[in-house]
Amino acid sequence: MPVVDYQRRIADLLVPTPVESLPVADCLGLALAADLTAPIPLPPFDNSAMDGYAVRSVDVAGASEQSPVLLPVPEDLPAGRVQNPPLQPGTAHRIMTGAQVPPGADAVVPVERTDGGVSEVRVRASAAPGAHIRRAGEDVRTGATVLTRGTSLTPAQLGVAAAVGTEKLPVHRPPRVLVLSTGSELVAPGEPLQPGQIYESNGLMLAAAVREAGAHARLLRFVPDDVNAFHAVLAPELDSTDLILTSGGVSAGAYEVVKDALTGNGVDFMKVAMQPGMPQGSGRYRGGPAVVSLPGNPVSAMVSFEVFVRPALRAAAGHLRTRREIRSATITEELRAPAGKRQYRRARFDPATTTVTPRGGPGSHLLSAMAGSNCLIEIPESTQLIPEGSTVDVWLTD
Ligand SMILES: Nc1nc2c(c(=O)[nH]1)N[C@H]1C(S)=C(S)[C@@H](COP(=O)(O)OP(=O)(O)OC[C@H]3O[C@@H](n4cnc5c(N)ncnc54)[C@H](O)[C@@H]3O)O[C@H]1N2
Ligand code: MOO
Repeated sequence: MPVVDYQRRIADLLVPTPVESLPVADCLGLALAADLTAPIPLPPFDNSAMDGYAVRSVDVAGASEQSPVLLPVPEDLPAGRVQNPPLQPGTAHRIMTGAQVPPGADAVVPVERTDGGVSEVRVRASAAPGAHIRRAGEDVRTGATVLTRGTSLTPAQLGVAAAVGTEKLPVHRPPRVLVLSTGSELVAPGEPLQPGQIYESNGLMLAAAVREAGAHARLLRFVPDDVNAFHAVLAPELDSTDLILTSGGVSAGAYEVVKDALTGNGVDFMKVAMQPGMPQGSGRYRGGPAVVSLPGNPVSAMVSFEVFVRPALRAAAGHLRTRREIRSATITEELRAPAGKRQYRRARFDPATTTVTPRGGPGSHLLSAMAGSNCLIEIPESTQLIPEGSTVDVWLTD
């Protein structure tokens, strides 16, 4: 099956998660489910950009260091004072940054351009009409769309939502992913390693990738290599799981608990024209949660996650941006690729020179090379040779 078809298959498996209303403070990184319009302008009122004096510009016209203008100061206007008294001609109100500009004033003179007087002030500079005044609605007008549906909410976006008075936002619930690791050769880091055993790393790595994609991950490591035990582990999890994500046990060998348990229970196994990541499984477990079974080789598992699972998870979670940023780069060495397969090679992209240098070979066990990479070079199915100096597409994964 071509990569694009399998991408669509996985995207179709993961349906959009429900929308819930959450306090703004809890929405970081979540996808906004509806446009947010501003019920008030920002700033909500004309206010001072400086600590200084609110004046009428005509009253300080011609003021300078040599010939200051002396004005009485009847009022102090700290930020937060409401219903500020109007400014009478020929006077100045002492005003703080963020305080409402009083009716009658049309400029603010910064305190540094005065003697800082409290009951009267010597103003040593003129001020153009509007000087140091931040106008109501300058940033956001009432009724304007402040945030659009599908936005992955950033700190500044939470800030603007709060600034227009929003208490709760409608967001998609992050998909709940159950990450399973199986394999009798696997040992927990921290335990002694016998010859023939390896440390479990895929489960932990995929759970981290799920979280990085904005979904919830629950990791069950060392699920027994026995079909009945496998089903028993899944049973209590089904109601609280949107996606079961496994790695390993999908190729042609014997002792493949994942394949044995899932075949006939709604999951199909197939070959995708991709390297790494050829053997894949997917479907719905007994008509319930989606299942994606990734190959066990660590690089195959991570690359398959990037190409198939991450975009589908982000789409299901309501994010408009589901893909990694793709850049064009000049490759610093020749690459060869298998015919008829889309290849993803781990590499380092240098933004300063827009060059990309492969890390490690094509082997899908070369995890440390992947850990040292920051991108994937995407090599189309039709390409078998990429000469040094060619332009390639890279997915920025970091
Ligand atoms: N006769 C064939 N053999 C293989 C084929 C094939 O088509 N015919 N495909 C190869 C390809 S390509 C891949 S990819 C792998 C996929 O293998 P499985 O998904 O069945 O995975 P395993 O055999 O269980 O493991 C592969 C490799 O990964 C290690 N592994 C597995 N789980 C973990 C884990 N949680 N943490 C760390 N490492 C893990 C495992 O020890 C193996 O070394 O099959 C090829 N073979
Ligand atoms: O398809 Mo496998 O992922 O090459 O090692």
